Amino acid sequence: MKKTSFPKQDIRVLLLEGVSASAVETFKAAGYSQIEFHEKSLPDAELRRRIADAHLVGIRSRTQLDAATLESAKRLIAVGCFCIGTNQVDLAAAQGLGVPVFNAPYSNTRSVAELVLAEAILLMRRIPQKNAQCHRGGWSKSAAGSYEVRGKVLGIVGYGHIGTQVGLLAEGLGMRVLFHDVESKLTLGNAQAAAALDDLLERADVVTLHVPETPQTRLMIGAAQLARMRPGACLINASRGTVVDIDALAAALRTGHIAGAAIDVFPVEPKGNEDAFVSPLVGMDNVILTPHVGGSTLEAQDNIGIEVAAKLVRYSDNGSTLSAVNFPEVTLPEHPHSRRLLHIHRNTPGMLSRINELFSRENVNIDGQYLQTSPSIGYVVIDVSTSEPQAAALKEALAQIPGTLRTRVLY
Ligand SMILES: NC(=O)C1=CN([C@@H]2O[C@H](COP(=O)(O)OP(=O)(O)OC[C@H]3O[C@@H](n4cnc5c(N)ncnc54)[C@H](O)[C@@H]3O)[C@@H](O)[C@H]2O)C=CC1
Ligand SMILES: O=C(O)C(=O)COP(=O)(O)O
Repeated sequence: MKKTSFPKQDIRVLLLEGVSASAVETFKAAGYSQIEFHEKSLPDAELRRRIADAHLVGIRSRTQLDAATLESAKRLIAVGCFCIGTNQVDLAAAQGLGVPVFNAPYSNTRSVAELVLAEAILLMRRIPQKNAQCHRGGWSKSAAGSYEVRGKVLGIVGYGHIGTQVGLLAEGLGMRVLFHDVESKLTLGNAQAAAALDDLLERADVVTLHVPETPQTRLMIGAAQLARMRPGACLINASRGTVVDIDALAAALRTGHIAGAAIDVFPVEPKGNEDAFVSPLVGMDNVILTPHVGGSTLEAQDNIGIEVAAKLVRYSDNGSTLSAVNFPEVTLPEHPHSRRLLHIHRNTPGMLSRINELFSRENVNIDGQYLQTSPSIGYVVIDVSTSEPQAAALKEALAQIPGTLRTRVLY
């Protein structure tokens, strides 16, 4: 790996929300030494203070990086979400600032799928209420209302990475799988696509939600959808708290129309383990409540730590945006004798010719170049044969091109 122009020991890494130690190890192994680690998310004012000097920031699902916070992070190079969801980051604002955002799209899917499957079994057996009764000294040995999952219908809303794994595991237990997705999906195993969400709700014994947080999924399960579910059916939500109208769910659980629920994510979640958890579902025996731990296994966290830290290191060291969620994907092999410049710009006509004119005017040979664009921005990595001082001068000249968002000399 080449020596970077901006010394690695000056790059500040801010890691929040107790990301795995494997992330810290990955940064250290890559030569980064300024690593600030926090066990939990920070209050807004402190977040703005800490992020002001940070070059690389790592968060999980709790930390909100809105446009104002991102704008206050003047040195920010890239953001890593050490999780799947990226709804907590204003991705468009980050893009407009020339900041790529990375995540770990697969590392915790199995953990969520296993938890969901276990919950489906526990709910169908009415174990949450029996467990609560026993803890209170009660004893109600009865088969009433208890069912095997074998032969029952599992309705999966959002048939993506997690939804498909849940479906395959459920089939292994003999469940019949029905799914609903907005995209047309390859069906795995013996799963069947439902005609529509309502169709799934009307047929499933257990409904499990695996959609991302978007304007379309906000409150997609409200009073009307709960009413469509079969009497005595169960609901599992390990996606995002905004997807379910939690008051409507509490009401449906009280009437018994919904027999049980397992909820891992909430519209409002505590910032840290010291803060109180408040929810209309607290105290209901037929509800499994978990503190957003669907993806919290040691295996998943360890893998996520390595995966996301490696993506941040790769971007910082060689400019690769491969698998960024809000950025054109660019990766260029190293040219052994070249210097590398990065240019992030608004996607306007003639930008590449203006960039290349500059190099031809200065009589600098381009050894390699890779441009990718999204509708609003372009990202070009340029390897050139030039001296260190000339590379610095070229960077300044590139920065003057109208529409430039960011420019860096990497090495
Ligand atoms: N509880 C936890 O700890 C965890 C929660 N999650 C949540 O689970 C979500 C899903 O994760 P993945 O399966 O990896 O995502 P994914 O992107 O692979 O799958 C999501 C699926 O939902 C579908 N979808 C989107 N909008 C929809 C709509 N309005 N109606 C129906 N389907 C819709 C998509 O087409 C896609 O197939 C994440 O976005 C995250 O919010 C993820 C990991 C851990
Ligand atoms: O991966 C996700 O999207 C999750 O919801 C897990 O979030 P966490 O890292 O546990 O805060």
